[in-house]
Amino acid sequence: MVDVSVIGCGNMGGALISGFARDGEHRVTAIDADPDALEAIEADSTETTTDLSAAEGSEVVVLAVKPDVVATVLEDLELSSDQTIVTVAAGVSRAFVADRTDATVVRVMPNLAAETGDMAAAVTHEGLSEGVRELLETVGEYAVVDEELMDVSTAVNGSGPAFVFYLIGAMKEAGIEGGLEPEQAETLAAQTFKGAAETVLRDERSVDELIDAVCSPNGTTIEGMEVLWDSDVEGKVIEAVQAAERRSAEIAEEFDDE
Ligand SMILES: NC(=O)C1=CN([C@@H]2O[C@H](COP(=O)(O)OP(=O)(O)OC[C@H]3O[C@@H](n4cnc5c(N)ncnc54)[C@H](O)[C@@H]3O)[C@@H](O)[C@H]2O)C=CC1
Ligand SMILES: O=C(O)[C@@H]1CCC=N1
Repeated sequence: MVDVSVIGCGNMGGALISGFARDGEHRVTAIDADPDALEAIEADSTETTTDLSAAEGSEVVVLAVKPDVVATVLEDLELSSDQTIVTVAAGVSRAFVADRTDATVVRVMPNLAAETGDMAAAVTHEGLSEGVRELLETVGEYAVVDEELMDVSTAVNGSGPAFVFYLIGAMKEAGIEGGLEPEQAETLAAQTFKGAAETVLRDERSVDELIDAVCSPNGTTIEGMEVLWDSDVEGKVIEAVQAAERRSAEIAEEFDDE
């Protein structure tokens, strides 16, 4: 059991709170300046409050406000050295947070799939405590990385769900154009992404070998793969990830104290 407070219960903080509630093991205090945000996650929280000082008793404090609000919240937050702050703000360095608190700081790049226990997260070596590991394990999988890899991680697994939603949307659209009902097309497209992702995670074959396994000689899949291989879809996906990575680095420069 971890006693955790989450400050900022919007899209990301709310998803983490729902994820932490999944096994019913943790004590979760939800803190937000907006009572509507608190109402939305009340059922998954042990306690909800607008009072920042409620975080002062928690072993782990997750700071899930927008990057430009981080400094203001830290100014009003009195934490001690035996507490750990998890900062999830894109582009905000560990040092920026550590300069403004007595707590140990660990930087995590989470994603929205925390809500279903399927989060992919990157976490810095520095500041990673047992309590934080336990929380991350409750909501998905994580990779421990050097902080210099946080910009690329922000793009791949932080922003990544949006890129995947876009691709699911394209597959759904093709289904609708072929005559499926929108709801059928969405289920078939989304479940196909879910199943394909599970296969990549669990099967020992490489991505290319798995593509081969779907392509029957002279069959249907190879016709579609030829279209993809002849296009620049792979290049565009890489460009999208790199654009998000660049923006993360730009935000980091804005928050550079030195
Ligand atoms: N949305 C996403 O998929 C991801 C977001 N992040 C990071 O998570 C952080 C939050 O992003 P979102 O959840 O998307 O934003 P959001 O706008 O949905 O939520 C932010 C919440 O913070 C609250 N808040 C603002 N000022 C506050 C204050 N002074 N005290 C207490 N609460 C306050 C707001 O009322 C709001 O509920 C950002 O720093 C972002 O970089 C990281 C990974 C993924
Ligand atoms: O778009 C953003 O800035 C945040 C960080 C990663 C995902 N959403």
